[in-house]
Amino acid sequence: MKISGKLKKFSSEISVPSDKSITHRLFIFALSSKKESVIRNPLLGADTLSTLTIVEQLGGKVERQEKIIIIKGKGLRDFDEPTDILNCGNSGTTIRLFSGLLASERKGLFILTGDNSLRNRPMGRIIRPLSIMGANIFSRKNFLAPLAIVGNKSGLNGINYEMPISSAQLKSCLILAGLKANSDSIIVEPFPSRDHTELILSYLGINIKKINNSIYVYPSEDLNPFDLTVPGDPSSAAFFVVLAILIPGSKLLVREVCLNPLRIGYIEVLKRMGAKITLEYSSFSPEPIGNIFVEGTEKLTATNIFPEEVPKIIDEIPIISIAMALAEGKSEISGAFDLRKKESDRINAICFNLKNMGIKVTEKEDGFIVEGPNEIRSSNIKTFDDHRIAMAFTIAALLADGESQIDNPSCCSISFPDFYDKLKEL
Ligand SMILES: O=C(O)C1=C[C@@H](OP(=O)(O)O)[C@@H](O)[C@H](O)C1
Ligand SMILES: C=C(OP(=O)(O)O)C(=O)O
Repeated sequence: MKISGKLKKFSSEISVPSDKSITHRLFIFALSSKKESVIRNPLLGADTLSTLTIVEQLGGKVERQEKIIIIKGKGLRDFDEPTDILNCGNSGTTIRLFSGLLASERKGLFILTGDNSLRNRPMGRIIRPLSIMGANIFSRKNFLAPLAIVGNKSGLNGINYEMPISSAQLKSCLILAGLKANSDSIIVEPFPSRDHTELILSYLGINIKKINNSIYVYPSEDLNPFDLTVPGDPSSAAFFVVLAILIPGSKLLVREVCLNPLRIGYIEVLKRMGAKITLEYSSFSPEPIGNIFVEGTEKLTATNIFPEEVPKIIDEIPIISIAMALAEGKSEISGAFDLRKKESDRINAICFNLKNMGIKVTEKEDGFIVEGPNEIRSSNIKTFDDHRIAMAFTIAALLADGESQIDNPSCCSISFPDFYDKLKEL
């Protein structure tokens, strides 16, 4: 696909697709209740559809209406043994959260796998603690999927575990396993990561406590059913927010987005760089929601990102790198090694595409350094079949000096199926 550069200033009001992380969790929580739950405005992207299919394979009864999914679940235990493998597609969240939920089953065989990218992502981070809890969980060599889980008839023990990395997927995997364990668990994360699992479970009446970086989980009964609306995805909003900031004179309003503080770290980063962004909160339960208002900025200045900030911006680093390319001075990101373990090696993918666009960038093992300001040159964008790389560099291409090409724009369907239509709305 071709992308023209030199996009002119715009003034627009948009909504973005619903939040991917929250949709995954609501589908899984609905399965964990025996009654009927209603999920309004879920994201129906490729990743969350993988989760929904697995919910059905495990015995959830799913009714699809326009913009609404109704699920009559199975309760927290005794899922149907699936008659086939559970295909998690491209989705790390799906495989890691279901592993926690299924490792604590008392019977059944569950095989979890995914596409080529997912089969190369690290699963040792979940296999090690789940095995300590007593799970029968097996993998290919080097802790790679497919994973095979065989129910443990005596159930799992709780765990007191210091996570070696900040990861909301690992934390959520252990919380789900802990809810079905025979004793209490304490899970400690180095720096806070997104907390949708804790917030929504607590809203549903589950006894789960968070004190500093420790999460206390207690054995639980089936979840209560719910009727919840999924807000807009701040990670999807980030592409449009950065685009508006980088074109002086532009104005953009993004409506009804999840404003959970652990998801909008990128807004703090951009403000530090001099961006004009205002948040207008409209509701708070179970997640803060509101509008984001952005104005184009004449001049941005460089900023540094340290390890403790990384979990709050983990999915936005590709788009933040574009803002850094146009900012004045040297920006450095450190402590982001885990970015190499996403749908692609995102550190390498970012540096490869920035260089191709004529931007001064130095790759480091755990991040990169960008020296700006740069003029963006049109180029052949390589997506590495990674949705966030595709969207971040489409934004860069819109700001470039001429026409660019992108190799696989369709990978955006993982999290933002109508990304290119939304761009046209501007
Ligand atoms: O829990 C989640 O919904 C997610 C957690 C993050 O992954 P990690 O837990 O691997 O950091 C993030 O990158 C991913 O897009 C979604
Ligand atoms: C890393 C991502 O998702 P997942 O880990 O669920 O594949 C993402 O959406 O950027």
